[in-house]
Amino acid sequence: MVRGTVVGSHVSYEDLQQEMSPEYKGLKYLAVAQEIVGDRNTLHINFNLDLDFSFSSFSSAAIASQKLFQGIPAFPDNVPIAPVCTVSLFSLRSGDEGTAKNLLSACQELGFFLLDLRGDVLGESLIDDIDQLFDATKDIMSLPQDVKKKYLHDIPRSFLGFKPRGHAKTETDEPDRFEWFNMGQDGLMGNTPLQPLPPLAHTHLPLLTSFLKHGQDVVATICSTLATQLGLPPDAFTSLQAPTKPSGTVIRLLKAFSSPALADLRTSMIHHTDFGTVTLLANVLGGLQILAPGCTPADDGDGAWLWVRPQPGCVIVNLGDAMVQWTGGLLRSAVHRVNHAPGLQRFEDRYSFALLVRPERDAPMRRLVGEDADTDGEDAGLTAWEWEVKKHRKMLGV
Ligand SMILES: O=C(O)CCC(=O)C(=O)O
Ligand SMILES: [Fe+2]
Repeated sequence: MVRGTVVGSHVSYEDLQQEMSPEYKGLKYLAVAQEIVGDRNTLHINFNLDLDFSFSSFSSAAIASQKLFQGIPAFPDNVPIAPVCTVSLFSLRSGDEGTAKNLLSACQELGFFLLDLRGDVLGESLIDDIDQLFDATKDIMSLPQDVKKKYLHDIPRSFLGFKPRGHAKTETDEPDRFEWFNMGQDGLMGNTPLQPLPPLAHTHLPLLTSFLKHGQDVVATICSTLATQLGLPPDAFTSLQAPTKPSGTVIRLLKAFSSPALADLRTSMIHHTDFGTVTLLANVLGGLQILAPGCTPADDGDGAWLWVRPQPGCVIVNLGDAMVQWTGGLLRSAVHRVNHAPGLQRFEDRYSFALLVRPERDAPMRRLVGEDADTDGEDAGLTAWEWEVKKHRKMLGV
């Protein structure tokens, strides 16, 4: 599989060479690509039908990701859009200082940003996982209700497993309009026995683990950059969320139901903040909204709830409350919700999935920066797990 960055019909040799590093395999295809175009400086790939066919054994992940956006109703142009900035993973991983500063501002001001994965070895691997996981998410979330209900979550003992539609309420006290399936990192990483999963999910375990590992590497990049920007040791956050330590970290598959009737033109998932450290979210249809800074959830006027426009090749990243707590409020976790999809997109069921990274179960929740380092707020004495249970119960109203 070629993991080159494809922009229009051009692939630069440098991009391919980087993507072909042995660590991410595919080295053998470099020779194939060179033979085809015979040019070490720029690879010209015309994606006409013939070439598409001959390249089909190593089609680019970036293109496949664009494909996810084809054949769906367009995101409308007449809805208020959140001012979410785009941060390049490649620049971040190259240690670019300007990008690191932009990341910090995004995490201080909105708490949300788009992470452009294209052109980066790790990012392209994640795009590849995401493309495949989209299909897997649709398949798993389309299993019959009686199958999914065999894996019901067991709150507050465990938040893993299936949450049926209507289990929680929206802000109008009506039943929610989404389902989720939470799969714990601990089972996938072998920290604990694997949770019960439908046989279909078992067939996707290598894919889920790949997404988890690549996603965790991306989250580690974000966290170490933020720590450095805040004057902390680079591992200040990552040392409290090692993927090999027990935690509440989950991969969450989501299905928000289509909204064909006027009565359905309402929220699917109630407003909330995520309570972990960092969330990576992959979606194609709109529906996600961020509450504008300074507004309250009940504000319904223009400009209070801002839509996030999904972009090919990017994941939506948001910080959770643990980062706010650890930094004494220097960083921001924004209130967000899933509304009905906008425009004609509302006629489609909306699938999304996320990696929600949480601190290790026993991590302290006291702040790591600031003067009152040991005595900050009523939550400072809690472990991450105690803190999480409290937040989860509040969100689901159980
Ligand atoms: O599906 C989405 O767009 C967002 C889901 C979300 O906010 C969550 O699961 O916490
Ligand atoms: Fe969320």
